[in-house]
Amino acid sequence: MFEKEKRKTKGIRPNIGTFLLLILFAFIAIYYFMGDKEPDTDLSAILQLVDDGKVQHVDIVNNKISVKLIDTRKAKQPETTVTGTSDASSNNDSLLNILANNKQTDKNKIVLDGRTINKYVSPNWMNLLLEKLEKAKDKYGLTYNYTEPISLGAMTNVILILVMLGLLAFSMWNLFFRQMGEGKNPLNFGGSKAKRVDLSTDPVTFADVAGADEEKGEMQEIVDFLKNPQKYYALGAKIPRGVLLVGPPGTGKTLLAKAVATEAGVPFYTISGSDFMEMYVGVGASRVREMFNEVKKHTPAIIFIDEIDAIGRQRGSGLGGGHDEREQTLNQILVEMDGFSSTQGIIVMAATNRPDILDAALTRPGRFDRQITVSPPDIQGREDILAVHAKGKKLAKGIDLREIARITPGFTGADLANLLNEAALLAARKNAKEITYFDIQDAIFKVMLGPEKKNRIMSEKERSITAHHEAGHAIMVRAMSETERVERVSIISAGQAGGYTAHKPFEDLYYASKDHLLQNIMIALGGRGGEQLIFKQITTGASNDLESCNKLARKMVTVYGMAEHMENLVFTESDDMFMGHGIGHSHSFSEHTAQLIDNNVKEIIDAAYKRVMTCLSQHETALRKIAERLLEVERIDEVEFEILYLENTPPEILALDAVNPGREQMIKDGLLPTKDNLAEFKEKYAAQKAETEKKRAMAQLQAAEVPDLTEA
Ligand SMILES: Nc1ncnc2c1ncn2[C@@H]1O[C@H](COP(=O)(O)OP(=O)(O)OP(=O)(O)O)[C@@H](O)[C@H]1O
Ligand SMILES: [Zn+2]
Repeated sequence: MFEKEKRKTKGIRPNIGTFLLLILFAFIAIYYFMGDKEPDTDLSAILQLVDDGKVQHVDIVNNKISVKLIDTRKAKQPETTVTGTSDASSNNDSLLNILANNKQTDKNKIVLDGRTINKYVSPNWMNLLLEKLEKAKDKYGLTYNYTEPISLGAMTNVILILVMLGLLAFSMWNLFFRQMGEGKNPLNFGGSKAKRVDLSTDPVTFADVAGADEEKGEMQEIVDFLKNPQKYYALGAKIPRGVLLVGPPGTGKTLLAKAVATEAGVPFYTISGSDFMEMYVGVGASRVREMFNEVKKHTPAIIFIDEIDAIGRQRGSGLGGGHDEREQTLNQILVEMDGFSSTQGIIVMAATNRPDILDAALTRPGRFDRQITVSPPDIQGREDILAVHAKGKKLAKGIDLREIARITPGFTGADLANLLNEAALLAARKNAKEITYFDIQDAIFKVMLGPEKKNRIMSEKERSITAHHEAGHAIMVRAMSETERVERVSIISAGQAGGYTAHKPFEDLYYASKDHLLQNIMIALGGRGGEQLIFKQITTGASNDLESCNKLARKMVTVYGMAEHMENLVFTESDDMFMGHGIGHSHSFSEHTAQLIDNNVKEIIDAAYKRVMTCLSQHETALRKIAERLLEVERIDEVEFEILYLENTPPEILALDAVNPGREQMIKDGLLPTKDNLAEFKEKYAAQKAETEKKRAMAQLQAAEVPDLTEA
């Protein structure tokens, strides 16, 4: 079907081409036929008469000439009019005939005297005629009137040329349009693309932006100004014209800007930086102009430019073409921002997640001089955001948003909104009446790793390797980490990975110690360690792990200054050539230093791997049991993992485990067992599990009775 469509669109092109060619031909042909090579005989005769001084007066109107001959006889003869036209065929009255007669009756010149001859003259000969008339005027006192022709021929030419130009423009347009990709309106070429968002129907208030208290505090001032500018002018206060919102995607930058507009009750215009970028040079700048012109009519107002980095990169840098357009656009924005005074009440807000690459001119005073960092929410923030998005969703009783917030560090507002929506979809698919904790848990992983693919085909051997690989990761988390917890271990392939071990810090960490980094390296190596210990061979399945821990080790050496013999030294390796700071210059140190760095990285990895192998052999029984259970049920949760771990690890080995305050807290809260209360805890857990299983089965049974519409 795709092929067909392709052919169909292709067919249009030759059609337009042929059409254009045809027009061109017609054009040439008309010109060709209209261009008489020689004056026709009638015209020659007239010209002769003029030369001979036999003409009294000539009127020329619209290429039609009317020649009045001198009446040399004084005799009063009735006037006859001889009409000759260029296409006059064998007309008896043709001037030629008369002239011929005239020649025959040479002695009797009376025949022509005093007559008026009418004739159309091709525009090609008009100049010659006028020249002759001018000469005769001086020579014989001939008079003539010349009215500029509105010639049909000329008009046709003009029309033809216009049509041609139009067609040419149209076909070029068509070509560009196709390059721009379908779906875009080619007629929307110029003009501002800024959209005015109607916030009255869908207001976003500060209450809708959860967990961003600091950001909201900073925005409050702008709301105040937009609401009550007089107060600020009176005090001579300078209000920022531009506010730069900096933060990763999905942290609510757009939401915040909208909320400011709603709270202040001013119009909100939004445009994305990439909307300015077209393949036509100059369009971006004109869009900027039009946008500001439009908004100036509705002040006070907010303009929100999303992804400003698309245009706001440092000028004169960047790869490839297209930055001329960008520079023009950026310049135009700067000009506009300089142009409106702060009294005009336009505030431009711009969002970016790459403030480092922005042109310094953007952040100069009077432009985007106010910068607000919007960071991913902390645990309290996440809980608040979840509460906002849980509104209108039927959550099962007892679902603790705090707990969900606790296990989703690093999630942005958009992730959390997505998570609750996914959970609702999962529940709906099961025809459940409410969203359960299981749905939410599944949704978390869905958001994190993309949809689970239970049906990926894996051989038994592969499954076993994966199980031991994941068990290896999990054991390393449990035995070595002071900060992380094993949240779930799974051999259900998700995203790219064959399985996954989810581990999360108990608390959000802003700084990591050297020990923590080493622990993370060991966790990453645990997968390969597990394979090595059990199968005495290693697979390619660990390549991601290896990459990440090598990167981390290198960072420890070059960025964090944590290498044994190179402590506190930093070696910058620019790995981002899109930063615009030159290509080809990759590091600023000698080959010898590079070697030293490599050696240090190797040392770190080697030492870590050795510790991993020692630790895993101490925990071999637990490793095997956990892998076994994984092969059975594919997925085990935190509590079950802990039970298996405790059951299968001798006390003297348990004593060697890292102290993990987060886990201690969970034990205190009764969420995790200890070696001492293991039996009792296990019983409780089993009963709990049976209960939820029963509920699940019931729900499924109910679902089975109702035809499943959601699947259809
Ligand atoms: N603090 C928050 N409170 C409530 N919802 C939020 C919050 N942050 C983000 N969201 C949700 O995430 C969605 C996306 O957020 P938004 O578009 O504002 O993010 P952004 O930072 O502008 O992202 P991008 O950089 O990708 O444009 C919002 O529509 C909202 O549903
Ligand atoms: Zn792994």
